[in-house]
Formats: sequence, C-alpha cells, structure tokens
Amino acid sequence: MAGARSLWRANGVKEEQFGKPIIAIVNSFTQFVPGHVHLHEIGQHLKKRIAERGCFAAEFNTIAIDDGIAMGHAGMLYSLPSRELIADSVEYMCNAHTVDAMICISNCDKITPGMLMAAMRLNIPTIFVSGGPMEAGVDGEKRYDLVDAMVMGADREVSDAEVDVVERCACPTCGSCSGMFTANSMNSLNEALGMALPGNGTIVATHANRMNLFERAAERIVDMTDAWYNREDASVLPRNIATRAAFLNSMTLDIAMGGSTNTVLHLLAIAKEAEVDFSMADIDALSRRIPNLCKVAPSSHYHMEDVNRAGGIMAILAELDRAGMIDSSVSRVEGKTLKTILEGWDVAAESCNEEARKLYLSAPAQNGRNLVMGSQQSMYESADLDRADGCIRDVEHAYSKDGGLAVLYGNIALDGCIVKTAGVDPSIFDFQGTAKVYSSQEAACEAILDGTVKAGDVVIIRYEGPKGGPGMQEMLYPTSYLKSVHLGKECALITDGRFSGGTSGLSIGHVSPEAAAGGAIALVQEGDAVEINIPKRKINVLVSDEELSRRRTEELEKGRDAFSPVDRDRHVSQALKAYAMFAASADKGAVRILPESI
Ligand SMILES: CC(C)(O)[C@@H](O)C(=O)O
Ligand SMILES: [Mg+2]
Repeated sequence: MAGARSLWRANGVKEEQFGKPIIAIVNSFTQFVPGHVHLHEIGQHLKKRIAERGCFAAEFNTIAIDDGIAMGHAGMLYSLPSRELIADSVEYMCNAHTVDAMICISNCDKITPGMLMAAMRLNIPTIFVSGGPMEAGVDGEKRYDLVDAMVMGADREVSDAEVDVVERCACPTCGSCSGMFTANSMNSLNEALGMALPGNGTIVATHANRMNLFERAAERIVDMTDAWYNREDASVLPRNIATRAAFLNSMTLDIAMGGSTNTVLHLLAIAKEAEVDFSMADIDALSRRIPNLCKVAPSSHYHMEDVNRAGGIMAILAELDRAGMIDSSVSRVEGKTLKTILEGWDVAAESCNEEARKLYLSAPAQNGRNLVMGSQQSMYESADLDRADGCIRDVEHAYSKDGGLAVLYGNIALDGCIVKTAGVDPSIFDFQGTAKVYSSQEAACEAILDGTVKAGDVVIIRYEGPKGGPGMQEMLYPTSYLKSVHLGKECALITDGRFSGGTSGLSIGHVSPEAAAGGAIALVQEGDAVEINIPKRKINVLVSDEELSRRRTEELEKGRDAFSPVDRDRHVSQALKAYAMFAASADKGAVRILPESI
C-alpha cells in the first residue's frame, strides 16, 4: 500500500505515527447554526492534543441543520432525514479511509443522533463531546430562550417593542438553545448512555470548563484506542457501552427530565443500529414507573445552566440510582462503571471529587453576545443542592410520581404515540374534544391564527409523518400558536409529525402508523369526538370499529391516491422522495427500512 502511505504522508502523518491508530475528529462546525458556530478551531486544537499523545488525527465535517431556522417553511422537511445523511457520511468517511477511532463533536438536534447511529454501525472506539448549551437570555431579572421569542412573537397581546427586546436577548451566545430542547436532551441522554463524559449535557458553551471537557475527551480517546488495539479491551467499544441496560438508563434519564419527545425517535434509531432490543414497549413500561425529577424550560423557568448548578446529569442519575431505578453496573467511555463515576461526580455525595464540584459551578457570564467557546470563567457562588425544592429533586420530592413522557395507544395510534406529560397541565390529562382536521402544518397554523380553532377542539395534523411529509416536520409553530392565542389549556393537538423540545401543552406526536402508511389517523373526520386520557394511556377517535373500517374501504377505493393528502400543494425534491420511499413510522424511529431483497 505504498500509494496510500504516500498520500497519508502528504496528509501530514509522521514516520512514528504509522502503525498507530488513525483517529477521526468528526466535527459539525457550521456558521449556519449557533450551536455549532464556535466549533471551527476546536477540531484542530484537539488534533494537536492527540498528536502530543503520539497519534495522528484527521478532521472532517458533517452537515448540521438549524431546526429553529428551518422551522415554519419547507426547509423543515429536510431536518430529520439529515440524521440519516449524517450517519451515512460518517460511515462513508471512516470506512473509506479505514479510520480506527472517532471523537465526535456534535451539538444540535440531528447531529448527536446521526453521529451516534454511525458510532453504533462502525463499532470503533468513539467518544462524544458536544458544543454545549447556550446561555439563557437575560433581561433584568427575567430569563428568556428561543421558544419565548416564538410564542411572544405571535401573541397579539405582546407589543412589537416587547417582542423586539426578547428577540434580541433570547439567544445571546453560541451553543444549543438553552432549554431542555432536543439538542440538550440528546446531549444529556448521551451522558447517561455512557458515550460522553460528565458535564457534556450541561456546561454552557462559553465556559472554560467546556474547553477542558474537549481536552479530556481527546486524552480519553487515545487511551480508548490503546485499550482496544493494544490490550483487546472490548469494553470501550460503542456496542459494549450502549447495551440494552444503557439504553434503558438513557431513556430513564429522559423520562425523569421530561426531555424532548424527539429523543424517543432517536434512541429507537440508535438502538436499531446497535442491534439492541429496545422498543416503544420499553419506553411505555419505564414511563409508568420513573418519576419526574427535573423540569427545565419549556416545562419550567429553569435552563440548562441551572441543571448544571444542581449537579447536572450525574446528579439526576445518582438520585435515580439511590432509588434503584437505573442499572449502574454498565460501563462507560471512561472505562469505568457508572457506579464508580457516580461516586466521584455526584455533587450530593461526600465522595464527590473537587474537579466535579468546580465543574458544576460553571456559570453563564450573562455578558451579552458571545460566540467564542470557552471564553469566560464565571462561577456560581454555591451549588443548588436543594433536592426538595430546587432544580433537581430526589425521588421523595419528585415533581410527579409519573415521568415526563408517556406512550399512548388507541384506535388512531395502534403502534403508539408520544406526549411530553411534563409540559401538560394536569387539568387536561383527561380531555375530550372535537376534531378539526388538517393535512399540513401550514393549514393548521392558519386555522389557529385566524380563529377557526376554538376551545374544546382537537387539532389533527396528518400526512406530516416520515413518509407523508416527508421528513416528519417538527411543529413548534402550531403548538406555540395555540399558546399565543391563549388556547394552550383548552385544545389538544395530535399529529403523525413530531415536535420541538420547545413544545409543551397537550401536544401528541409520532402517531404510528402514520397516515401515509395507512394509519387510522387518516380516517378521522372533521367533527369526530376524540378522547385522550394520559393516566390511562389512551387515545381514541370515538367512532365504532365498523365505521372506521367503512371509512378505510372508502379510502382504499381511491387506488393510487389512497392515504395521501387531497388538498395539499407541496413540492417534494428527489432527495426527500428517496428518504420517503424507505422511511418507517415513528415507532420504529423513522429509520429507513430497506426491502429484504436488497
Ligand atoms: C429549535 C429547537 C427548539 O431546538 C428545536 O429544534 C427542538 O427540537 O428542540
Ligand atoms: Mg428540533
């Protein structure tokens, strides 16, 4: 292979680096996404650190889509499919160049899951480190985030001048938007899965300790390659870290935090790549026994920086561990069990180490616009260790005994659907209303804003699933608009599409099978009564089985046009059609399923 070696020399490989593992720095830097805007130089910085340890590292980039910018127009069709594109491109680059290990620099919504899917597929030593959360926006005593800007922007009772103030302050720094939105949910889950170091989900992007985290991850990946390639220690491989027990831990954390509903989709997809048996039935079972220990925006006034001050993800895992709700014998990227890591990193434990105590005091600078990673060193004066009334609660003082997510089943969701109960007012846990049916997000938004949707309605948005959209749009606008018109507690919304982590209210998504795959959500008619009962995990359109099957026969008589929207004019590109052709419904993670013959 003299040719390849010659080219590696031209890439900068030194004589002494031949024969040693090649480590890919899989970066997701882009200037289109504030969560990634600060990642330009970090890749090269890590390359130097890895070289100091004797290995050759080479950087490549993945794409990254900003859901908040893509939202509300046709751009959102591309967001979820970009996850598969990211996974594929990492596989292409790594396999084409026979990469031995990866350090994955992710952050926003689809990048962490896309890279995790690739890590499970490739099963080479891999460590993740995310770009970190954005600081919350500050206006006097008030804290704002992106979702506040969206909701207030459409609220007729909020003046343009007020909206302008919030728009300018809601997203002050680099990093992933500051609430428990999808990016932060995934980066927190990744910490619980064992693929990222403590602090990954919660240290703000601007803090010097975020830079330290990157450096520690670079050190660790060199040790991980040594463990696997020189000592045959397989415990550092992704599939030996992300085991079924680890997936259950990760989902448990999500339920305890009331994370974004997108995590369900992504964990199912990642588990499929890892060939781990993990399904909606597991999520359903967990949601019935895991309490809600932490509420973050949009479900409370707390932001990720407050979770960090309370001890971050390790503190929540430790509370869950004390109650016997997770399996802490799983191994992690540190090469240690979760139990061992919790001993050193749980701020509520006496055994907590000094490094951890300092890390969890990392604070936002609250100094206005700052796009530079690791550029400030503000520290909280004290930690939030109030487990009865603080940001993180112990099991005894849980926000609710039931977790923050629930899987509902019924005649319009035979394979299930998802609701973030942490964001639903308990007064509407049991809700019955009248269906108003729309075949696109746009049509539903119009109806909400022009007053067609009234108190007591159940807004059904169908043909927005993985196949039907295609791309399973994230619909923060209709759910935010319901709040803007003050119907947040008076209406429900049901869709085969999905939501942003910023969504709260009685918003039920991921209805499976989706309308375009023949799901009964396609058979709901305007004026039908719909019942939703969260404690009983039920969702039904109140028409008889005979009537539903009569409607199904009528739909099928349309032949080629059956189970497709009649009144929608939407341009779908070739690229999206290719995804739609293979996309499974949300209960399978919206992954592409190839025909068995291929
Ligand atoms: C733009 C948001 C809030 O990040 C959204 O994309 C999410 O999924 O949470
Ligand atoms: Mg999103």
